[in-house]
Amino acid sequence: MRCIDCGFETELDQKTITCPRCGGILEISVKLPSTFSFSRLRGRGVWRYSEAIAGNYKTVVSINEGGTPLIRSKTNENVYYKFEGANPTGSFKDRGMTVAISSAVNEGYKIVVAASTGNTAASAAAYSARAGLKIYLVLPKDKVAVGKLAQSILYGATILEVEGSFDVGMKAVMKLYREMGIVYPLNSFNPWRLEGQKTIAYEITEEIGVPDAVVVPVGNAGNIYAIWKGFTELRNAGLIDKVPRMIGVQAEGASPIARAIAQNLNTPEFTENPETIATAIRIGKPVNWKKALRAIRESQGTAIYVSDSEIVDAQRDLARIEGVGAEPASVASFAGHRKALKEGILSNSDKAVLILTGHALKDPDSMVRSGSRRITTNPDYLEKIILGDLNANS
Ligand SMILES: Cc1ncc(COP(=O)(O)O)c(C=O)c1O
Ligand SMILES: N[C@@H](CCOP(=O)(O)O)C(=O)O
Repeated sequence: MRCIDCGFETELDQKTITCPRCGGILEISVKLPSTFSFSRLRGRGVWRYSEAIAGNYKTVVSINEGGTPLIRSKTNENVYYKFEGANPTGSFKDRGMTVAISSAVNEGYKIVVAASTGNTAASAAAYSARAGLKIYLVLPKDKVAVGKLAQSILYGATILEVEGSFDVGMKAVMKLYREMGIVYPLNSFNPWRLEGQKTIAYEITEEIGVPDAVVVPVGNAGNIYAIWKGFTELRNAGLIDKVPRMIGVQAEGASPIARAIAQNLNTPEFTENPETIATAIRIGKPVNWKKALRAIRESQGTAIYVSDSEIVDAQRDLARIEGVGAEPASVASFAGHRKALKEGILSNSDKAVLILTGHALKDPDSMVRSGSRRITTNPDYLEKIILGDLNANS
């Protein structure tokens, strides 16, 4: 393990989550065993890649996460959607949570905590329930999509709502973890969680080989790094010959990373009051910003932002053209891919995987807002309506 802030190096230890010297963010370096080969792997989902996941897991807390569909686009055969909405709680967080909660259990923790815009909360609550752990969730009051809040309630979490953005809760959770050692943190500053999320790269590689680009919505910025880490491990082991360009997509009102890339800054200018309809990525100070900048720059990728209206259009078009329903933050990858094509960052011949991070059902309000033709009618008039439409269209 190595601290990305002060460079301190320490042996792998599942109790270690932040740097023992400076409290900074740690990364876990993994060298795949020389015997690693896709053809030898058994099972499906995250734990299919257990040889690549750092740490020891006597007990594995799993709800069969991962193994999500890679859907080929109907309109461009070089484009694929990695549909993370098919995970047990409907987002990619489950991949990380199975590893983080398994670590917590193996290390003897009884209490876990997470700050969240909603998906981490839902996932953490489900895995804690399965593991029999007590969970506290710190949520931005009135800013969590109703589907996610309902999930956290269903799984029995204690919900602590705070005024302000997600960043306020994130800071409080980091402080709590540093000052009160008995509480295990489940956010993505926990490097063990990212060991699970990196399996997105392993699954893509196993199914279609290495793409030219992977387009990822960015909020707290752990996932883009985790996916890059997975590809980098495979490249270092000689199993693939390149790492795809990592293209991060943020919402315009919460885009410190995209702006840092555009302005070639080493440190982003953080957003005090992030705002976007994509509540899952309404984050002004991503905790993993250093890791994300590294993944983007080392892969010759980039980061861009999209407006809320581009997100709304993307959600509707993805659903109505491809038949795939994803929540607003999730379709930032679709909107970002469109923009990247328009701006010449990518071309139609680039093989691109767009990560659809969360299911449309997470945010029912956004689906209803997308608008549809709804007619209140007498049941006897159905034929009349259809014939009327046929006449109008002929
Ligand atoms: C649906 C969804 N998409 C994207 C993200 C961004 O992921 P990350 O925080 O790893 O950048 C999140 C959470 O942050 C999310 O819930
Ligand atoms: N969108 C996230 C924000 C927290 O991210 P994390 O990956 O650090 O847990 C959420 O769903 O809460």
